Amino acid sequence: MPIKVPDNLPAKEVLAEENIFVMDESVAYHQDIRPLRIAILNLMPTKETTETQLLRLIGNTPLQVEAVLLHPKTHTSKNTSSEHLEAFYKTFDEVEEERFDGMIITGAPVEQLPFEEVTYWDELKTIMDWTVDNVTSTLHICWGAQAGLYHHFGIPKYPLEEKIFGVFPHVVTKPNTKLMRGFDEEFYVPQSRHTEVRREDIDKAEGLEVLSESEEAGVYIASSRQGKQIFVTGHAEYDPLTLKWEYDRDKAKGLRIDVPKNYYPNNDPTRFPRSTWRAHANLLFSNWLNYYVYQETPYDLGKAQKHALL
Ligand SMILES: CC(=O)SCCNC(=O)CCNC(=O)[C@H](O)C(C)(C)COP(=O)(O)OP(=O)(O)OC[C@H]1O[C@@H](n2cnc3c(N)ncnc32)[C@H](O)[C@@H]1OP(=O)(O)O
Ligand SMILES: N[C@@H](CCO)C(=O)O
Repeated sequence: MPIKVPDNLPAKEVLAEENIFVMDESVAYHQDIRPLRIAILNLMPTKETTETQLLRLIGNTPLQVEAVLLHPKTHTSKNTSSEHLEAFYKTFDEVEEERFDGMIITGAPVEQLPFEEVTYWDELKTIMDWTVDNVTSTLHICWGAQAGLYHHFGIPKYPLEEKIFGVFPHVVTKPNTKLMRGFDEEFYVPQSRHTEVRREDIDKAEGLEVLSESEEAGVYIASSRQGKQIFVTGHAEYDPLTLKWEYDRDKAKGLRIDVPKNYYPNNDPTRFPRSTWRAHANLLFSNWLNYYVYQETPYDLGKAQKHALL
């Protein structure tokens, strides 16, 4: 949350230089507060796990959040029960007349297919187009980020020779970006992908910039100029044991899979893994909710977002 200070306090300038968010009394006085409406388009097969991971992160701020769970209507889920979806989820046609302060579009294990072969691709394109005018800021994760970069900016994904699998050091490449406020110069993020997007394609695209990357794992976060669309290739939301679960799953299936990097002590999979990314995961989501959603969204959501950033 911003610090509210008297309008002319000298510390304001010093803190602003340090990238601390300071708000004038006069601005604070005029800020109205209401719960934020965040839609989560959950494309993961393991929906209950992902719900818990994302809600844990968006729940860790002083802001009240009303979460609306969505699943694609044009896809029949194999791994999540219809009872669960009926009880807790809506489909896009039920909310398309509504507006949201924020939206999260998750990953999905379909990255090795062309986008056009994904059963719900047409529906997802419709939803992604709708976000432009009806959501203040949309955060896309992993395959969701690849899909958003492809649909909105024509950026392709490329197959990797080896799955990027493990917890990798990342750096901030655009200092003083609000999304990366408070981040250490080097921080860790889980990555678990067979495909990648490339920095050279993002650099060529009008209106996009890379905010963070990793020498080994490539682009981590790209953003449209004012943060209306955020694309995150890694899985900051993963639980401490998610990579272990994926590793054990693939070993049990007899698939060729390396031990996830920088995860087990001494890279020894018989030992208990260590979580080294939790603090930055919380910071990423609270920065997004604060600076890109709460500070930007209109108090009256009914008045649409035609003005909004891109
Ligand atoms: C790159 C990223 O975004 S990473 C994020 C993805 N990560 C994960 O999903 C991790 C957790 N998932 C898993 O471990 C596995 O997918 C499992 C264990 C749940 C299921 O694995 P499998 O039995 O090998 O695959 P399965 O045949 O169930 O397909 C996996 C999913 O892809 C979906 N899928 C497969 N082909 C298509 C297609 N053409 N279009 C749309 N979805 C498809 C399946 O329907 C299923 O999703 P659903 O449960 O929502 O219906
Ligand atoms: N993180 C995913 C990658 C597959 O798209 C998994 O290992 O299941």
